[in-house]
Amino acid sequence: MRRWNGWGEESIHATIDEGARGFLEEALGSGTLPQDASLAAALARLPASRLSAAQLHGAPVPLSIEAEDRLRASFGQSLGDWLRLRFGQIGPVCDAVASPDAVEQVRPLLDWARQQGLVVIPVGGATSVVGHLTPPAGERPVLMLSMQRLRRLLSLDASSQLARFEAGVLGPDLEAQLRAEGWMLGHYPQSFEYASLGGWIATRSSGQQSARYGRIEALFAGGRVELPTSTLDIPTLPATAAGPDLREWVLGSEGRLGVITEASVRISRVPEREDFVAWFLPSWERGQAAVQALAQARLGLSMMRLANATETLTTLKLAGHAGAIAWLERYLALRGCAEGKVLLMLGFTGGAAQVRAMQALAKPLLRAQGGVSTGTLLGRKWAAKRFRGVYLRNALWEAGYAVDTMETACDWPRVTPMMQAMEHAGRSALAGHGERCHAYTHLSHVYPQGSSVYSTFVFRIGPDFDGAWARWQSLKAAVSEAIVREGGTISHQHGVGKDHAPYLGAEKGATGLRLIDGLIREADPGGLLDSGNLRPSTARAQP
Ligand SMILES: Cc1cc2nc3c(=O)[nH]c(=O)nc-3n(C[C@H](O)[C@H](O)[C@H](O)COP(=O)(O)OP(=O)(O)OC[C@H]3O[C@@H](n4cnc5c(N)ncnc54)[C@H](O)[C@@H]3O)c2cc1C
Repeated sequence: MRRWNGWGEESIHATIDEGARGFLEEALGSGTLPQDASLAAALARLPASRLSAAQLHGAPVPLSIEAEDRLRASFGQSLGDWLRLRFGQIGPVCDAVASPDAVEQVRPLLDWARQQGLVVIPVGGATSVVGHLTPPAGERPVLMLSMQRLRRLLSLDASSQLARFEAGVLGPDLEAQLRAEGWMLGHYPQSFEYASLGGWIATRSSGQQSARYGRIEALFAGGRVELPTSTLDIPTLPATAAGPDLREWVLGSEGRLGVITEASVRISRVPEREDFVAWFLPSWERGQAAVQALAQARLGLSMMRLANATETLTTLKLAGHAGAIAWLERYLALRGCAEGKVLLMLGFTGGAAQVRAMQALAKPLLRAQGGVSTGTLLGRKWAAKRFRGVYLRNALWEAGYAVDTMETACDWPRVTPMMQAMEHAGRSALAGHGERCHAYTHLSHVYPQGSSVYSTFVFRIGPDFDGAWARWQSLKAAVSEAIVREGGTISHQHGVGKDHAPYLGAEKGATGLRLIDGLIREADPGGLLDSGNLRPSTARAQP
């Protein structure tokens, strides 16, 4: 069973040992776990559904108004979502949940919802971290359209390397259905275990190995989108010069233009060999020079993930195994990677000869920056636990600490100033509350032109909701403002949702926002999908 107020399966528990706890206490002070609300208490706070009995009976697809279904569909995984659930300060929830089990049911459902004056929000895996699933406040009842039952592989064209899926399929299920036929997609966001194909497309997701397989915009080949009043079919073509690409309108549309019901994706053969290798470099500057050189040499690595010195230290401290880590650090110090060292995880994927050649070409570039390889052991451990690290969020909460992440991308000259500005903004925001903030950063998607910059902020939750909420809001605002000031995008991979919507204009400009608004108005003249994601919710006249 999936946790209702945290990450992942209830049966999977992450722990932090005494050493890690001491490290956090030294950095932040001792954490105190606030009293979690029980599920029963949270459910008791839900307002009644505003849908009438006549509406419930008249819907073309069965609707659930069960409190737990409504609760689970109305929350993602942002820290704001966690705070509301953990403290039992539930706030807005949807009025009903529809879970169609055939894509053909989506069209009549939307037509019916439009006639009833509802707001509809599509839900994939509910892993959003930017407030996508919070229902808008207002008079109109909100229906969550859950895609969870729409998960079939519809067709596989081996000669074109294309597979078509119902868009609600979750990462592991999608990969399993492809692997059964000897194929794979290779899209592995850290939320892979719960995120859906439609959600990836709607939020412009990026996977850990996007350097090889491409971000979702490169993988999404075409599909079907049910707009509020019509259907958009986008054919699969290897390339086209026929005007603007309609796929680009759907990518990042965050449920505002329509419901993606089917998607064709570009698939690959399962590679012969895959090695993840950990290197250490003496300093941030040399680590950044190494990843920049690797990206610009276009060697075709599947992954480059460079942690700064604080993230490297934190990773080593939270890993447990203090004896083995002490031995590793002595060895690294002898080889020139002492205090200030940074960890670089590299992915080499492909044919055996290709992997060998990439490694041979990468080695001199890494050595030129003082890089020290520790072989494949750490890389194998990372690969085995690549989707387990997220559970640490639960363990940190239980130790009394909240975790939030903020991410952007920018051109190379801005990368280091961006990292410094984001971390500084987080620390200053918490200092305003008399608290410390443990901030650290990695570059996880490295391009010849620049990089994503992904910062993590750990701080004490505090004893009550108001205080914790104020800490989070200050942090979010300060770091978002720093991102905008330093010339980064408000999101490289998490999307805009409601949390980042105020900062979208800095990137798109007034003309860009007008074009986006015009597109939304054209697709959705009656505001059926007026969730407030991407662009503020507007109380539009009903047809
Ligand atoms: C621990 C953690 C790690 C993460 N790591 C990554 C990462 O590495 N890379 C990354 O890119 N993201 C990451 N994310 C963010 C999140 O997983 C992605 O944004 C993901 O793409 C959301 O997919 P979902 O199916 O969960 O969508 P949901 O959360 O259900 O919905 C997100 C938005 O998409 C819309 N939507 C969903 N399905 C459809 C559909 N079929 N049609 C139209 N609109 C739809 C929703 O209306 C909503 O606006 C992470 C999140 C968490 C919690």
